[in-house]
Amino acid sequence: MSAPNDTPAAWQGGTVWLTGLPSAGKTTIAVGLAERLRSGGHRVQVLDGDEVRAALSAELGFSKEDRDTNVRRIGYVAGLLAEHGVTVLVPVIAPYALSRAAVRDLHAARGVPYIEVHVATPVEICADRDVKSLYARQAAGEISGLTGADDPYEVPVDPELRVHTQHQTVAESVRRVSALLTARGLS
Ligand SMILES: Nc1ncnc2c1ncn2[C@@H]1O[C@H](COP(=O)(O)OS(=O)(=O)O)[C@@H](OP(=O)(O)O)[C@H]1O
Ligand SMILES: Nc1ncnc2c1ncn2[C@@H]1O[C@H](COP(=O)(O)OP(=O)(O)O)[C@@H](O)[C@H]1O
Repeated sequence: MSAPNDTPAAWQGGTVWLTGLPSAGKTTIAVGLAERLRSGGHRVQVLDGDEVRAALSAELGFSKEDRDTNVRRIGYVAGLLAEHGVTVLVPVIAPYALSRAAVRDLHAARGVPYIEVHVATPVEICADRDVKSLYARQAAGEISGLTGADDPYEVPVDPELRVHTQHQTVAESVRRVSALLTARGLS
């Protein structure tokens, strides 16, 4: 891959993992941030949970073990891309601390920047937004094992950033993550 002519030859790549409950705002922030970074000349890849599951992890469900495998696979791909100058945005729940730590360690071992953003929207707000009607379906007994409802979410203890979307516009949330990337030399 070569950089566009009017941009620096090699941006520093890195992975930004947006972890949080369903409907927290992970995808919305990733898409807004991707647009902003691309307009600044960065090469950006969004590894969206649903899309990557279909392509890489179609056989996996939502057990602890399957989520762990899913997160580690995505982390591996993100690390490869980031190593080659891509800014990788990962809006994936990643509910378990251990698998998040494994992804962080993998990046550290490769010397690739890694930023964890906790999209810390409270479950009541997420359930109210319910973008994909998952909370309603869980409440109606149609599905079970929904993160934040009847499945665990281990809150990140020490993320690089916590975003409280219930108090912000989408643009504000995107700006906060973007500011962190700038502070870390990634944009
Ligand atoms: N039981 C259950 N729990 C959580 N999420 C569910 C479930 N069933 C389907 N979905 C949909 O799948 C998306 C989550 O996939 P992820 O790959 O991000 O999850 S994980 O990190 O492997 O836990 C998630 O996407 P987001 O809403 O964008 O987070 C859901 O749309
Ligand atoms: N500050 C904010 N940041 C991100 N999303 C927000 C914010 N405020 C409201 N929202 C809304 O919350 C919803 C989040 O949905 P989505 O991004 O698909 O969540 P997730 O990917 O975490 O499941 C969208 O409808 C979005 O417009």
